[in-house]
Amino acid sequence: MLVTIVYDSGYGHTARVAEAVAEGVREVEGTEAKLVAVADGAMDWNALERSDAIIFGSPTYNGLISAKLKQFFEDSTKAVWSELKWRNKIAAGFTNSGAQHGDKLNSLVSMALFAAQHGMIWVGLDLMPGNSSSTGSTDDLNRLGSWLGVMTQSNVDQAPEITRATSVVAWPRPCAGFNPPDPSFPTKESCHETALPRYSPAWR
Ligand SMILES: Cc1cc2nc3c(=O)[nH]c(=O)nc-3n(C[C@H](O)[C@H](O)[C@H](O)COP(=O)(O)O)c2cc1C
Repeated sequence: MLVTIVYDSGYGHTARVAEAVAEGVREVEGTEAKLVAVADGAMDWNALERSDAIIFGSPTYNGLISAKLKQFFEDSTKAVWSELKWRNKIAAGFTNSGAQHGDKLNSLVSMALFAAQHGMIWVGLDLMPGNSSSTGSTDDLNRLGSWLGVMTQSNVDQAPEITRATSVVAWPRPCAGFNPPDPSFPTKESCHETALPRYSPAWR
């Protein structure tokens, strides 16, 4: 199985989500994950055609997918669409933004519509909503309560490196004990409540 993750990330945060999605894909035995950043320009169309599934990812900018992903959808896939070369491939999507809500749904809807127009089969999340009861927490899986695709949030004043450190390490309370297994994690001084992980290593 080949799963290609086609994403954009202006400032690196969504790229971290893309990497986490790839990690999740690779955990499935016999499945290869290929990460493709649309900004890199060169697109391996053969690999996309060979893919069993294509997962789209974008930051939400102004309540929309990024211009670069839109440009890829609009300009680059015309030839693929005209022959419905991606028909019956599995499709899914993720989006990251600064606000908890941030109008992320609009980005996922755009991706799902694009997939539908290509005859692809869109797959949403089979997760219960997190952080939606009196016992819930901001560490819960699917804490933003999305089903159409993965929604994630990253603080606008923090670098993607923090996102990385908190995404791949399963820390329920990263700042309480401050015992970072990842040396790239920031200093204790910069480890405060706003650095709580908004990403989970288990988005599947
Ligand atoms: C031009 C622009 C528009 C943005 N619009 C939104 C928005 O509509 N909703 C939101 O929650 N965050 C918005 N943000 C914040 C980004 O979604 C957030 O910083 C995100 O992590 C950026 O991802 P990236 O590092 O992959 O580019 C916007 C940021 C920029 C630069």
